[in-house]
Amino acid sequence: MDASERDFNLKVVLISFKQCLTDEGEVLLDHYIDSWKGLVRFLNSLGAVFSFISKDVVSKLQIMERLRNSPQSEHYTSLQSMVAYEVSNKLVDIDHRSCRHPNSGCRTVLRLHRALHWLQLFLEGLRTSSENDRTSTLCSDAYNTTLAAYHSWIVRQAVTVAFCALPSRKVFLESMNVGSSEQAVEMLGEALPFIEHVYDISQKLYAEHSLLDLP
Ligand SMILES: CCCCCCCC/C=C\CCCCCCCC(=O)N[C@@H](COP(=O)(O)O)[C@H](O)/C=C/CCCCCCCCCCCCC
Repeated sequence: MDASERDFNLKVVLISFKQCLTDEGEVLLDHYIDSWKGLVRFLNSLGAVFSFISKDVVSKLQIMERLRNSPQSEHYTSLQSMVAYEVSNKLVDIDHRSCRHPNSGCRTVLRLHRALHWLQLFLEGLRTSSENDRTSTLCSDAYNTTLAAYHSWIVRQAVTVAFCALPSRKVFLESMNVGSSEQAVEMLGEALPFIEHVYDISQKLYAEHSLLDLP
């Protein structure tokens, strides 16, 4: 195990959502992308059965990194500047019948934003569950309340199969690499408010610009 693997733990990843937010309530995209990269790393450690999920997230992160490295990068420093730029320059498919901007930043972040809601509910479920609760049930309850409505039948089936491969609650909490299951639960209580804050600000911003249903 090298130093980076030893130092990697889910607390670092979850707390990193705190850095996404400025005092003025802006969501910084570089930190947002980095937080997601940490989550993908954790997902990959759970096994190959989740690789179709991490591939999808990675492809969305690549779109965002391309925008951050493009000549328009200054407009992609925060979620707020991205929304202002893409909306005012008609770079998003507000009209549901058109699909002219499948790689817009707004559409791409919307998919991650919905997944952040799943993460929030799943972590809250994990935090408040008891020893004998099943991780797969917690995970699929959170999925059915959030992402499932946006996924095709085939994706929902694949996801359901993948959930069955999740380890037990105890093993899962210990795999976070933050100590005992009790310490992991405590850490979730510390980190969840940062994720909730990022989610709430993004949700409000997208709702104000009618961007919550981008095709
Ligand atoms: C203490 C526990 C911490 C858990 C940390 C887990 C790490 C989580 C990492 C990633 C979470 C999943 C992110 C899923 C993003 C899905 C984005 C999406 O909705 N994509 C669909 C729509 O995209 P477009 O086609 O419109 O471009 C795409 O069709 C779907 C692709 C398949 C993947 C969808 C799977 C979603 C499952 C969420 C549960 C993940 C289970 C992880 C188990 C811990």
